[in-house]
Amino acid sequence: MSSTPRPLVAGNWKMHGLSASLGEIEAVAGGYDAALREKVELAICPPATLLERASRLLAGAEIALGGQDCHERPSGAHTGDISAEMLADAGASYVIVGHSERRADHGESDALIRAKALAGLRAGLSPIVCVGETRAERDAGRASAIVEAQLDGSLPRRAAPDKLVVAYEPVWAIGSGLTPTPLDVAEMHAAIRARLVIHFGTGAAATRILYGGSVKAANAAELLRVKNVDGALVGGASLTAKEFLEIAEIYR
Ligand SMILES: O=C[C@H](O)COP(=O)(O)O
Repeated sequence: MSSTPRPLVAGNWKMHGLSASLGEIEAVAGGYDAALREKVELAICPPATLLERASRLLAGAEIALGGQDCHERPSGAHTGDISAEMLADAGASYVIVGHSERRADHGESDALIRAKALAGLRAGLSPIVCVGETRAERDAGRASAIVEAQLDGSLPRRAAPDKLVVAYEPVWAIGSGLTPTPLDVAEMHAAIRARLVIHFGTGAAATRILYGGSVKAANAAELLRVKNVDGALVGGASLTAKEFLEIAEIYR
């Protein structure tokens, strides 16, 4: 079976968004018509405080909801943490794990990220596993080796490949306005696909590999039409419905 999944454009709101921002979610839902739905899947990952209300707004719009992180355990004495089961209970179907901001700000290791990805699968969520090199690592010619090591360390060893999403996010491109060239993106995504094949065999074609890092409407076509790029993980440009929809529109 080799049905190709729709590309996925996921918005990661990070630590942005108050009640007033819910209007943007309504506006995305309003612009996501049946023709666009056929071509591209949309997901929005708001802060945890908005999940429940976002879920109600998205019901019926066929836009997926995602969490930005989860704890590896289903419940317990872990003040301030949220489990994958809680995300699913709030209506989520995706969870981002291993974002570079969590790797850097919270010292998350590949092993912990693998545990979080497994927690997501346990709860019925699709984990979006983030990988990416720093500027110094790229300049030293180590970008592929770093990303491959992150994949080897943080991907669940046994998983249905179509339940997994990988997001390649060069750390230096995040929020900077800088992006790799389409050729650099093509090379890295091909390397990631090859690594997925090593892990999951030919079924790895069903794993979507997103590009993330300063994606906006103006550069989306150039970055996302590259081979092995199956969508985008969008930060800043996902905060306004108009820009987010314009990125999705490249698939229409
Ligand atoms: O998760 C999203 C990425 O970190 C990209 O963020 P950005 O689009 O603001 O560069």
